[in-house]
Amino acid sequence: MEICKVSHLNKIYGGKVLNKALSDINLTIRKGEFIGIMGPSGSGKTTLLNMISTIDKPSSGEVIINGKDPHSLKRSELALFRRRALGFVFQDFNLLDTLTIEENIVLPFVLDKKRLEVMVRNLMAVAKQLDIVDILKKRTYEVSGGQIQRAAIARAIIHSPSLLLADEPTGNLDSKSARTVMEMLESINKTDDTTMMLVTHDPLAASYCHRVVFIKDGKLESQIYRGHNRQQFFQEIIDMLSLLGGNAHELSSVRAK
Ligand SMILES: Nc1ncnc2c1ncn2[C@@H]1O[C@H](COP(=O)(O)OP(=O)(O)OP(=O)(O)O)[C@@H](O)[C@H]1O
Repeated sequence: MEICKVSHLNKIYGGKVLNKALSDINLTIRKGEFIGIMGPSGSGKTTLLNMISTIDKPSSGEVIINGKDPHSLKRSELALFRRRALGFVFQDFNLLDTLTIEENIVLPFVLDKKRLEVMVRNLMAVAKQLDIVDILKKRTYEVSGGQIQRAAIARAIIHSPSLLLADEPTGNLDSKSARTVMEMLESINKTDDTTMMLVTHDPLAASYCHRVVFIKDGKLESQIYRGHNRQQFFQEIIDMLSLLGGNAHELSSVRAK
């Protein structure tokens, strides 16, 4: 089953000089797939994510999520669609520091006026899944970056979204926390069959995906699939990035474990 289908997608940014950020992108994401998007800086990764997450509109082409074109929805319908069908995880976490961790996590349910017992049941389930039960009453400034990101993931999955979108979720984490976050995303993908799309510069993070799609100059350049061996996939990702240019110099000290 297809969760997301992108067809002939183009994005041109206006201004003094027109900038074609995406050029005829075609991409299908199937139910339960964990897909990574990589490419050199400025290649169009965030632009693609923004078109799929409906943060921005395509210049032409189509995005279909769950059989619907979210870009054709009215503003009020779109807000509801985003809140129910999508989950977001960002590099800088985006949790509110005036709320406790648990208040942050249930926020989508509060906005949706869900019943208290549903909130509590789902809260405890995701908190256990992400190993953050002990910090639920704390605020963001009392816990570590890795814990905050796990709380952000809990918030992003509490409503069982059709598609979880993650933009550099390990970008602000040390390598140990990054690994834990990726292992948890992998586990959520496996146990809940949650469809995920990850935009990242980090080959280690990308090695947890089933498939990595590479973008260069706004075009889909190639894609590689993971076999059974994640370390081997990690090496293949590095080789592909070296071939594409851009990131190779950052990778000399990176090793998969
Ligand atoms: N709001 C905007 N207005 C004009 N040009 C933009 C805008 N956002 C992005 N661009 C341009 O579109 C192109 C693609 O940018 P995008 O941010 O999607 O790349 P990226 O692959 O995510 O880069 P990075 O890895 O550095 O985050 C770049 O040339 C960028 O300068």
